[in-house]
Amino acid sequence: MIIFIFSGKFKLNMQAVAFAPGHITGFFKAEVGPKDPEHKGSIGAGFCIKEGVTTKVKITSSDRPEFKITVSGYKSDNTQVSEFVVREFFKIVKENYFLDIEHKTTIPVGYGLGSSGAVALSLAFALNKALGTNLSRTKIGQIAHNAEIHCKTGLGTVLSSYHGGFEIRTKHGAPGIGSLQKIHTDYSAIVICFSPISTKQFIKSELSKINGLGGKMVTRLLESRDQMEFLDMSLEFAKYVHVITPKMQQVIDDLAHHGFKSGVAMFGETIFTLVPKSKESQVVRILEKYNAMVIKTEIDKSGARVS
Ligand SMILES: Nc1ncnc2c1ncn2[C@@H]1O[C@H](COP(=O)(O)OP(=O)(O)O)[C@@H](O)[C@H]1O
Ligand SMILES: CC(C)(COP(=O)(O)O)[C@@H](O)C(=O)O
Repeated sequence: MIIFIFSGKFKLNMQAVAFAPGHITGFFKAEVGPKDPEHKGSIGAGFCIKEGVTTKVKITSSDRPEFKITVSGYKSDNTQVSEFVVREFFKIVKENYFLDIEHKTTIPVGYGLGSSGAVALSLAFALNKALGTNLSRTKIGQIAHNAEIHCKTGLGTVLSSYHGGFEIRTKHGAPGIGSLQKIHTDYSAIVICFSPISTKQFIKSELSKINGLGGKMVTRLLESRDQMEFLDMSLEFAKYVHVITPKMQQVIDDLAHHGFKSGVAMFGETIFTLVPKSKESQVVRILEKYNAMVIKTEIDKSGARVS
């Protein structure tokens, strides 16, 4: 049963659930020059996965703006991205509510699978529905994008997770400003995660050193639109940004020995491959012997949505 409360100009729904897919970036070029967060972002290429973050929001009245965030599934060291989104919605509604927020995540945090972007987007969609703020999809996407930019946890992830699919990001910025082209795909993604890398640390210290190659790769991929070439480029990009550890190299060589190309997820000690369904179990068997998390998933083609 849905209970509605009429409060001021907003029609509260009390409770809402939204999902946003995780996302893997194979290579990118950061665009952090513009002053306003909506115009910051990245171009690059990657794809959304069916694993991601589901966020449930329950609203009750309160005498001051309050919230509680609980996380189930893979845990996070902090909730700053969610807090940013909550603050933005409190500015819009003005009345006082207690927000009970629950993030359920099926992607590990910090491995380049876009958990921060998926947290921000799923929460923004759920809050908009539950609070009845009736924002446009674009505006919801922009709040989530700004959260990522503010917290330095991502640049182009929200734009990609918002749209879904396998994408080439051709213009940087938040949803409504940035743009992308989708490539049709039937591949499954198999991912192996060793250790996390903080996107914030990378953006703060390394970004200025790595901005030459990603833009050229976008141009090349727009011509070929070939997902196997995308994997080659991702590997080339990872070498260029010096993120390949000996463990990762071992997996890359092992997969290559069996005839599979691989890419590196920005930013994590994470290798992924794209294979037809018929090859999934062979690849999983190859990766199982490593003492690491293996995720077998498909491409999410729909993007962020209210459930
Ligand atoms: N389940 C979650 N609940 C709350 N915040 C989360 C969750 N998952 C990720 N985050 C936010 O995202 C940050 C990690 O972002 P980042 O280093 O970019 O990792 P990833 O590569 O997984 O996106 C965390 O420090 C936290 O602020
Ligand atoms: C690569 C990254 C800057 C971070 O991605 P993640 O670590 O998954 O949050 C991404 O947002 C992008 O712009 O492509």
